Amino acid sequence: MSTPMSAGLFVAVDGPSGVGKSTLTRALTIRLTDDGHTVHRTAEPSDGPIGSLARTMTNTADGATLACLYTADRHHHLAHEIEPRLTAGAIVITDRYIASGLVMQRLDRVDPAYLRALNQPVRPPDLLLALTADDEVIRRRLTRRGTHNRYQDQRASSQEEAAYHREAAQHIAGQGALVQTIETTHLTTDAVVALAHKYVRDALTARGGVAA
Ligand SMILES: Nc1ncnc2c1ncn2[C@@H]1O[C@H](COP(=O)(O)OP(=O)(O)OP(=O)(O)O)[C@@H](O)[C@H]1O
Ligand SMILES: Cc1cn([C@H]2C[C@H](O)[C@@H](COP(=O)(O)O)O2)c(=O)[nH]c1=O
Repeated sequence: MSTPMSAGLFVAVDGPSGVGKSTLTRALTIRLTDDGHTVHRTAEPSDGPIGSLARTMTNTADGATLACLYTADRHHHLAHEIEPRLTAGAIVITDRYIASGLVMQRLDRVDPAYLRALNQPVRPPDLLLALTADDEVIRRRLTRRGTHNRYQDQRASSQEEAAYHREAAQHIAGQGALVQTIETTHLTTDAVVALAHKYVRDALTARGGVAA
């Protein structure tokens, strides 16, 4: 096995609620760790004080309040958890990041320009793995797993959420992130993980490091 590169790689996994973000994030962490990389798996809302507050308030607060809380959590998460790991050379994988901030509070009818402005100073990921799936497939996955939050409980259709995610991915690509879309409708979880694993290895190689 070759030596993993020393510079960190920041990977965000995002997409509509129930598409498979947490499943991929967990499995990808194991694959990359098995390759010999140091991998830090995290999520937003974070486990920090602002993230805990945001999670507690998600079902009760209005969109503007949540937009500010989630962005504050993102800044705190970056400064206290993500950046230190990247500086130490780890691969950091976060389940939800800027794209969720641009999409979820837009579903709460917060002005998208305001959401983009709020998130403008936030460091984009190096690689965004943007998961997609047909509406009906997402509905089945959510029904099988069970819903976690009001966005899923009140969800008439994920088509609006999916469209906002496509726009968010374009915006984040414009900020300099490499965006790889994984259309998961007809893929098993193993196939999704294999593709994501390839994209991370490609990103490591492109940065001049060595994919283990
Ligand atoms: N490629 C896939 N094929 C079939 N089922 C899948 C696939 N990926 C995930 N699932 C299943 O779909 C359900 C939702 O997955 P998961 O919890 O990872 O979604 P999520 O995007 O993290 O959801 P949330 O937005 O609520 O955090 C789970 O039961 C999971 O096992
Ligand atoms: C980052 C972020 C998250 N949210 C919301 C969306 C969900 O209700 C929860 C996360 O739930 P999960 O099942 O643990 O993925 O947080 C949000 O509204 N805005 C955001 O920016």
